[in-house]
Amino acid sequence: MAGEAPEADVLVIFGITGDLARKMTYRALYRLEQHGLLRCEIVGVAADDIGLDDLVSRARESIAESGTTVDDEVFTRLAGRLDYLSGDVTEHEVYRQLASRIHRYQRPLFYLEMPPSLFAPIVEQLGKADLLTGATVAVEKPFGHDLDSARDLNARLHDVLDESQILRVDHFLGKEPVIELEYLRFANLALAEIWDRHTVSSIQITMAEDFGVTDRGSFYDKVGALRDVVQNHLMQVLALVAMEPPAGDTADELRDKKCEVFRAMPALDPAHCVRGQYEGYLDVDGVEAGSTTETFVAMRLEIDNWRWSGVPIFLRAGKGLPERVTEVRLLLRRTPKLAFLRKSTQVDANQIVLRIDPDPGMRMHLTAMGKQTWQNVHLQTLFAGELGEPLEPYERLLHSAMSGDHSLFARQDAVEETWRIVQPLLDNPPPVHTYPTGSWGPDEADSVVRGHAHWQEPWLGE
Ligand SMILES: NC(=O)C1=CN([C@@H]2O[C@H](COP(=O)(O)OP(=O)(O)OC[C@H]3O[C@@H](n4cnc5c(N)ncnc54)[C@H](OP(=O)(O)O)[C@@H]3O)[C@@H](O)[C@H]2O)C=CC1
Ligand SMILES: O=C1O[C@H](COP(=O)(O)O)[C@@H](O)[C@H](O)[C@H]1O
Repeated sequence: MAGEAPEADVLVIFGITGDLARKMTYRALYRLEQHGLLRCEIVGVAADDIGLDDLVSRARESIAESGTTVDDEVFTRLAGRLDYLSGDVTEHEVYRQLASRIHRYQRPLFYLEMPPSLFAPIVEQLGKADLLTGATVAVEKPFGHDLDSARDLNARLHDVLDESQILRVDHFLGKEPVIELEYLRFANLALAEIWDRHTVSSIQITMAEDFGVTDRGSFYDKVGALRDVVQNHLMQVLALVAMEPPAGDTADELRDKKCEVFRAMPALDPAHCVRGQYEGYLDVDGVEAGSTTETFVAMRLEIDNWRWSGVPIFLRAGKGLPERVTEVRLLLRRTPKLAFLRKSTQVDANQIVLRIDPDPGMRMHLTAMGKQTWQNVHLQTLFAGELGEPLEPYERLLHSAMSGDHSLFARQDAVEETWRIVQPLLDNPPPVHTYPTGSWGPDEADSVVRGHAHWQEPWLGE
């Protein structure tokens, strides 16, 4: 889907001195340079009054800190592309200077990795400075903090930009196994033919993290697990799990199908949700005394359409859990009793698991008769071994944004739909239950799956 929009001829990164840049952006740029995928100048913008040399040193340090061995030749090429502009982005002067630096380019990509309250003001200032003609603007998460604020932000961006100029970044959409979903599902009849309510009895999506909120207490406490990873990342994954095949190869044909899934989903019923908070969360720096922010959430979702009606979707996400693992699991219906056996019997239902993190892969749980007893056996593939090492999410997303491929970015209608779905839980959050760190969340989470297969232990190890 590359090339739907023309390739960017300059990349302007607002927030180049921030935490995300340090952890992800420099490394992604370095890897793009290494793979010969970077072709333009890069202008970083931030408040810090530092010189270009300082910025270049920070870039090098950040890349090394991320565990990459820095190749001097590659880094020198990257450094040669960098420029830096310091100033307060709420003031016009920055944009005047930016205009004079990038006036010779026609197709700038502005990437906003800034405090979200500045997304709209920056775009408005870019508009006033007449910098938006031919431009694309990529904005980081979060896109709003509820349905109303997401609508407001969309409205403000649309005052100066066409939707085709806006890229909403969700790094899960840059993960190889998430992208692979579309291909695996529709290129394999063996999967395509069973991927519906006739064969699937329920779906479980788990995103478990075996660490807490670390030094992000003041950020996380205003957000919680629902806003942090469910409304965005896991909903985007669910759309790819559940959508119909796109009718063509454009970004919008794909995004139409994803959005149809959301439109078929009733808003969450808080009675089908459980919130949890790991023990010790209240002691984290930046967390408010007595905070009821959830670090774990489990819920039941529905997709009320021809393919999925009657198939419950159980989703759980949390920090302070025993493992770091993100997976999608389809639990299939049981076979009829096996009458050809001396004692007719029913066996475990099959399951299909897509592991997103770590070590992405796919696994099918089957049942076999070994030594006169039923045994679970697995058919599985680990993608890295079979398909090679993929691009990293931010590397892929930056490359897609620069090369004009919008298919890996969330569209306005989908973002608003996902806020609509989670809004009742924001309005009427159920009580928060504490859970010990290293457990699978509060015991109450079992009530979410009552009447269906219990929460499955995720696929761990090889
Ligand atoms: N950090 C992370 O792990 C992740 C962050 N994100 C998103 O990325 C975005 C940025 O987050 P993060 O990097 O953590 O934030 P930081 O607070 O670390 O960095 C913010 C950046 O914005 C700049 N900035 C802030 N105010 C101004 C201003 N008035 N004028 C000019 N520059 C300004 C800062 O410049 P200076 O340093 O010079 O003051 C800095 O470069 C957010 O939307 C966040 O949600 C998304 C995923 C993960
Ligand atoms: O956006 C976020 O994602 C990370 C998890 O992403 P991953 O790619 O490392 O699995 C999560 O830890 C963080 O809280 C959230 O803001």
